[in-house]
Amino acid sequence: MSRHYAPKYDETVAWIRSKCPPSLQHVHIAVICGSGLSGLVDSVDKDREKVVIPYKDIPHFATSTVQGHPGNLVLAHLNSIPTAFMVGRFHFYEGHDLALTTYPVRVLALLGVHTLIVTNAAGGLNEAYVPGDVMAIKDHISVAGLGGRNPLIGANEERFGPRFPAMSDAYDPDLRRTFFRAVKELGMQSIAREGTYCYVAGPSYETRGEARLLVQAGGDAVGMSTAPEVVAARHAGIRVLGISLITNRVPYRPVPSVSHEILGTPVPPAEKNQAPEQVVNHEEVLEVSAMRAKELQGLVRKIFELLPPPPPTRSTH
Ligand SMILES: O=P(O)(O)O[C@@H]1C[C@H](O)[C@@H](CO)O1
Ligand code: HPA
Repeated sequence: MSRHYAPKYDETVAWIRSKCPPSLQHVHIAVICGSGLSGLVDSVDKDREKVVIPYKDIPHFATSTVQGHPGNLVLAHLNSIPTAFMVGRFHFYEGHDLALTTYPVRVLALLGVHTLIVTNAAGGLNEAYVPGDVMAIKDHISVAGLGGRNPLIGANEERFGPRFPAMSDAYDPDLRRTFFRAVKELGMQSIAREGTYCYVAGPSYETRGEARLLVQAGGDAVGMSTAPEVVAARHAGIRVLGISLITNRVPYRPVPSVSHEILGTPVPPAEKNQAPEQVVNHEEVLEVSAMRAKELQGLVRKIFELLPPPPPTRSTH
């Protein structure tokens, strides 16, 4: 055990276990519900035990402040697998530091989680994407991480993982195959995508110039969560499936100039015949999440039915 061992994780885990029946004391899979996606929890087995714990009651947890993130930890069975749902998540932009934002992921690891399904609402950068598309994340670009905001900064917690964990294989290919098998069985091919998620700190949405930078870097979608949770999960040896619901198109063409209108100079060639792009807002994000809620519930349930066998048990749990 590391000399930086922090006993609060164990306090949280013991407290959560004290609220659970024996069948939910160890959970195997966790689902983090993105903006407006809390309905994913409705896919749990109805005839089994279910424990709902508000984050505000859980020792050492932060509380959710964002609309569309109710703020409950739900422990239940899905396809008979003991599962934890984070119904609502924490974001860095709410003012929590990244260690607190990702604290639940480590608690989930200690509760026995070996597989994390992390979902989010995201803006589409890829020209081909339309609102309502569902993207399996194959890679991420953490802009905030590159800028020095990584949840693992500080003393390494050896009990979870190594000082320098690899992230080049962060999104498990077998779980992605499972995602696409589920998509195929449900006939959802026309809305399914596979791409790279860009993490920005938020809470302001991107300027057009920032969005163009992300497109040029190879980003397909952009959002304000997920990457820190994935870094913490991979550090703890948890395998990850990431799913983005594309809720809006991100405006990224150059901002239209106005100088020619006043000065009578030519319209810049790049701006000729440019279709107007819509400004994004959180209400639109929640609307599209609500529109796809039922399909995503079905997709998550199908993924659970098709999941590959769990990875070998880790010694920390
Ligand atoms: O929690 P997620 O990443 O799903 O929420 C997205 C990002 C911001 O929190 C919010 C912006 O509309 O939605
Ligand atoms: N940008 C960043 N985060 C988001 C967006 C977006 O366009 N849509 C939903 N979350």
